[in-house]
Amino acid sequence: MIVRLAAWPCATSRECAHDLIDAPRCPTTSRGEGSRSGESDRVLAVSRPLAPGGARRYTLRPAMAYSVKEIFYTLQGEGARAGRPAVFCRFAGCNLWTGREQDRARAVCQFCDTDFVGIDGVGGGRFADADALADAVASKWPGGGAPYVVCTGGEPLLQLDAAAIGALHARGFEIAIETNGTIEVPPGIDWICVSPKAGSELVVREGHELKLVFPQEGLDPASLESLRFEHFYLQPMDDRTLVGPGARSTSTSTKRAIEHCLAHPRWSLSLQTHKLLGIP
Ligand SMILES: Nc1nc2[nH]cc(C(=O)O)c2c(=O)[nH]1
Ligand code: SF4
Ligand SMILES: [Mg+2]
Repeated sequence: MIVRLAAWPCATSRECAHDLIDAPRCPTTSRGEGSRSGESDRVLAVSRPLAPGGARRYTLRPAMAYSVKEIFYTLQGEGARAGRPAVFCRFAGCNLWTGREQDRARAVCQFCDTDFVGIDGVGGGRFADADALADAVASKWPGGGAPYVVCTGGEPLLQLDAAAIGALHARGFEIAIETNGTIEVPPGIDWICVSPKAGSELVVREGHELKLVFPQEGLDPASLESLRFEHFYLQPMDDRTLVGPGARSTSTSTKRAIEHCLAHPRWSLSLQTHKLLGIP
């Protein structure tokens, strides 16, 4: 096995959450030398802040595991496949926010509604290898139907690699991802949902569905309409700002998304139906 050292360029930045997960790239900036194309180049070392005198120190770790916040079985709540039973595998860590509230105001992405820090959720943990991860996912599927896993996060592409994709396929799963689109998608993913974030570089410019959390200052839906996606969705930002009294009230974001879809029919509305239904 080739041992590579991962030296994240940002290793001295106090804003980066290097201790939150093992990852080939810095989970905050997405920069790093490690690649995860397979067993042979797994990252065995993680850079640490510069030692006194300026020499970079490395800490040896065992072969990289997958850090997963939670694994649960529910209905896909969003987008074109809303209503479909799915195992959700929520990977820990994101490259656009540390996940710490004290960092939110200076993060690239500031409206996150998800706790993706750590491995302490239901079904979460640190899985030593791809088979252990895929076994944990498969254990949630009730049997029958078409096994479907949605890899989300955080940013799943910080960790989801060829080995994990192969292990999930070997167990009969169709694999979907919910990604922020800043990291190239490895081959083999069956359903790609990209949710672009203002202020980040969009590198994934084709896929199955584009799901824009709306509105986002500095990200005009029109600027995305030429990308190669089968579906274009606006999903109202979860601003929890209720307009008017009672359960039938509609948030400002939802009203604006409805108006935008009606005026620009290229876009359809995606609601977070799991939140409306009170399911995970
Ligand atoms: N039911 C359900 N559907 C979802 N679709 C995307 C989700 C996500 O958090 O990425 C999500 C989620 O957390 N729950
Ligand atoms: S919304 Fe997505 S991109 Fe933004 S911080 Fe949360 S997981 Fe990361
Ligand atoms: Mg969610």
